[in-house]
Amino acid sequence: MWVRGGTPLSGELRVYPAKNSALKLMAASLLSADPITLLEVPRLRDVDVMLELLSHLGTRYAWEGRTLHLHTPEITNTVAPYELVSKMRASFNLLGALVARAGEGTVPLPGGCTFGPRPVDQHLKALRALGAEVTEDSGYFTARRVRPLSGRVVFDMPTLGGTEQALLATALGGEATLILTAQEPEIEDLCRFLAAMGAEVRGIGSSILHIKGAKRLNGVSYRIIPDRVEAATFLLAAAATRGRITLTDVEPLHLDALLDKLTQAGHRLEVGPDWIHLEATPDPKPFNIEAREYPGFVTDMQPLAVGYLAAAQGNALVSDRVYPDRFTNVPELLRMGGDLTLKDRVLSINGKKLHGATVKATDIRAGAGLVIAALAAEGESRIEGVQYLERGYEQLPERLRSLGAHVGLVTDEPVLAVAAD
Ligand SMILES: CC(=O)N[C@H]1[C@@H](OP(=O)(O)OP(=O)(O)OC[C@H]2O[C@@H](n3ccc(=O)[nH]c3=O)[C@H](O)[C@@H]2O)O[C@H](CO)[C@@H](O)[C@@H]1O
Ligand SMILES: C=C(OP(=O)(O)O)C(=O)O
Repeated sequence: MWVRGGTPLSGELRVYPAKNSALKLMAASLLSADPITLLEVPRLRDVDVMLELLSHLGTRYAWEGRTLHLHTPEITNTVAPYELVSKMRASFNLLGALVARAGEGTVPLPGGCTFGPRPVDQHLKALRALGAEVTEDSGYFTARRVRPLSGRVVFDMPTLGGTEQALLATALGGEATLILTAQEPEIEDLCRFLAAMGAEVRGIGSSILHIKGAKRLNGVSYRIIPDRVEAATFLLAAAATRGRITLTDVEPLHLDALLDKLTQAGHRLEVGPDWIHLEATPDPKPFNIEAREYPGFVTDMQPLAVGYLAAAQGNALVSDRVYPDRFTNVPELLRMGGDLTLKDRVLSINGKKLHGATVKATDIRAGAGLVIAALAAEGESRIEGVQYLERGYEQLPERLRSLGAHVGLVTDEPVLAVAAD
């Protein structure tokens, strides 16, 4: 992707539904033999991968515009193939859904963004605590239901995927008390989805969840929550370019920690029930970040904020309690003239005017952080690894262009090549 920086973003943009919720609701669709309809599903690479996985397991699907119809009359295969599972983390949640619906499932260790160790021990701990037999063979995990899945799961730390695994495993005929669950909005969305299908879920939004599964889960038509990380990306891009933006179809409550930082920086914010307006200050103050679990400043927004802070003024300190090594875009920001020093897992940023450069995205949010920095930089940048951005952002160049940015895919825009000549 090429980006010619320096233009303040300006305009209105609709936020699309959350990738990380859509993927888990798609996995949950395996729990019912009835048709499931997901409204307004983001058209992303990860969604396509999950559809391939579901098809392999027995799901028939059809798109109607952005509405996705899913139907799994029966599970025809209980093994998820490595080629697909290795493409993203969310695929590991198929294990819980398969064991609940088919009594057995086999899923290899998942792939996904690599920014330090991402173990699955809590997923396995949860399944075992619920009475499943879990075995491992050459990187493939098999879970078997030998009795109805039920019990208490005490997580060692709040884990999004681990909590989702336990919810999926018990929603069909099981029962569980889950302690120290993740409280991320995607968990709440999955709980509400399962409740709409007929499961009983108490404690939604808290760190202790009680789930009583139904013997049979019914089909539903469901609207996914807005993507808070996408919203954060556009807000930070507008702030970095000293622009103004109105986001619609957004849930401001999911963005409290970021909105607080942006206000602290001096940007003017107005917030409505489902919209946010940001007018950037020409003279922003820096802010420090300690990324942590929701409702704290979430780790997925941390690399975005690093892109913003690198191109802003002043000194900032950034650390990440969830993924302490999630600083994969730092070496790339140095290529753009950034002044960033990483020591003992604390990133020290001396914000300054950046210049364009050829840089590489190595994961979704690191890549998006580079886009933010490139939009604020002087001159042209080329961001390689666009396939990572496409995992998590729908039509990113087109939507940035609608806000006045000069960006495009290298394949369909000769501008950078001409400029480089
Ligand atoms: C597809 C998806 O939804 N991905 C999100 C999900 O990933 P994911 O669900 O993988 O992240 P978790 O919430 O599970 O991870 C939180 C912390 O728990 C640790 N942990 C997790 C599971 C486990 O079995 N053992 C263990 O030690 C992790 O290393 C990490 O330090 O939540 C992350 C944290 O909000 C986000 O960055 C990802 O974008
Ligand atoms: C880290 C992410 O995805 P995954 O967990 O699939 O790597 C993400 O969406 O930012």
